Amino acid sequence: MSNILIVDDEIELCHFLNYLLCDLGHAVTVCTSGEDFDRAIMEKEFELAFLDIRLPDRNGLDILQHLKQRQPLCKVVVMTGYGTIKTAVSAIKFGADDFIEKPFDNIEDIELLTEQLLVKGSAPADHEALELASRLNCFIGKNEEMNQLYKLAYKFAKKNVTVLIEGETGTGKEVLAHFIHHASKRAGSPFIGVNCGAIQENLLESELFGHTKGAFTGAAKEKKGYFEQAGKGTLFLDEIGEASLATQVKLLRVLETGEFIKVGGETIKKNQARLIAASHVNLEEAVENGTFREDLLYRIDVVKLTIPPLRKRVEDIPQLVDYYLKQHELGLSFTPDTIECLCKYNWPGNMREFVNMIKRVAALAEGETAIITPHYLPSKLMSNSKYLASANVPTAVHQSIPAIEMNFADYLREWCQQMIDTWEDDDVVDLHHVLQMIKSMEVETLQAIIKKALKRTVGDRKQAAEQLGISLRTLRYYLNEKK
Ligand SMILES: Nc1ncnc2c1ncn2[C@@H]1O[C@H](COP(=O)(O)OP(=O)(O)OP(=O)(O)O)[C@@H](O)[C@H]1O
Repeated sequence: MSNILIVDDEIELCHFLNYLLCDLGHAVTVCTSGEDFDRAIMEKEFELAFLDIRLPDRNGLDILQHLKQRQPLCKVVVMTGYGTIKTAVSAIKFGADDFIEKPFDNIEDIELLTEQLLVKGSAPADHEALELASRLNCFIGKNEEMNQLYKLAYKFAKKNVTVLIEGETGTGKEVLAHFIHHASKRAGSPFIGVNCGAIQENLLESELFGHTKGAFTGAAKEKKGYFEQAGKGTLFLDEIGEASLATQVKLLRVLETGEFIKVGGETIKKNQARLIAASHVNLEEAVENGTFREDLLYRIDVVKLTIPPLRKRVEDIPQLVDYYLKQHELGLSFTPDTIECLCKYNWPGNMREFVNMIKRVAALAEGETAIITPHYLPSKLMSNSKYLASANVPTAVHQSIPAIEMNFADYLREWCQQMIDTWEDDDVVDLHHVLQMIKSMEVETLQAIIKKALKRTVGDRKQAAEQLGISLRTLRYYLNEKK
């Protein structure tokens, strides 16, 4: 038998929970106001509490904090309605173990949650979240913020709410969106990802909502849009901050009405997909700057999850290296000084840059060594390190010095000289090596030209892509910003 506290001003609900929990053999104390609550926690120690977030005489979050301070071992489940779902996020951040939505539609869920919290000491969601992440090859590590983030995401995945994911480029927003999809009841339905910045304005409406046959010149047959393709699954709107204002209006309309019409069509279709939006720019700032609609932000920011950048979780880097090497069966081992270089670097491209770095290192070391020393790292990772000056650099590393670190013209000169040396060498030429040089020159040249364009446009990727006559997606691809 455990002592359970119920705090809610809805008498009917209190009666119902009281009956249910007493029936399970527990001793229940019911409080219908903040005042009752103050008295109850002075008189008794509780193992579990069900708290309503909205009480007439007291803020539910204050009650939660007060309870956690006085009785830190007491597990807490907050009870929310749709209008208070944002408060549920704060409640979990303030230490609530889980939340349930009112009205309750599954009594068994409450019984199960009660048992899990009282017997096992943690909400079922917590260990299930970590298990699912591991099944999906999604690295979380030991960082507390990342752990909380994934546990929180798991708890909200099952609810039918829109999620907004923020985080710097490459932090893993799409990876997290996949995780939410798999943790949700929609896992058996499609997951459709759309890069909002990459949709061409004139194709926008038909891309999103589809079109009927003959709706416009070139519409030879009927086509499903992203909303319809997602069906009862998840529609992931990546880089929503880059959507044009016209796109934003169209998205807002679907979110407000839950309906859309195909271009050229007449039938109103219901949107059944769950929306997850992601942005690498802070959307509140974008609203202030006038580039993002406030009403759209209000609609998508029901549950906001912010992924910390890799530089804020360097304690996880050694484990991340091991994880990645094992996962890809690379059979390499990084020396402690190499790991030190990785921990000192600030990783502006976050997880994506990290993965690319390991792939590059593995390619360089192939056939040469299984022990990775700092010399195998890109020079930018060693810029503050004693290793850069060392003369004892393996051949493969020398030949791949990236252009970013030097003037591009110097890079070209060095590349030509190396190619001439190879040509004039009397030995048999290693053709594989020559091909590698050509490929690396192609990549470095494309990146150098794009970076020059980005300088001209002061970092505006869309404008740079237009100037270069390529799509934004292609530009990002060349910059290694997308898989
Ligand atoms: N938690 C993770 N576990 C394992 N790999 C990850 C994780 N997060 C990110 N990655 C790696 O980083 C790459 C980039 O991740 P993702 O595309 O999700 O980033 P993003 O934040 O959506 O990027 P962008 O801002 O450019 O849209 C992935 O392809 C994957 O290789």
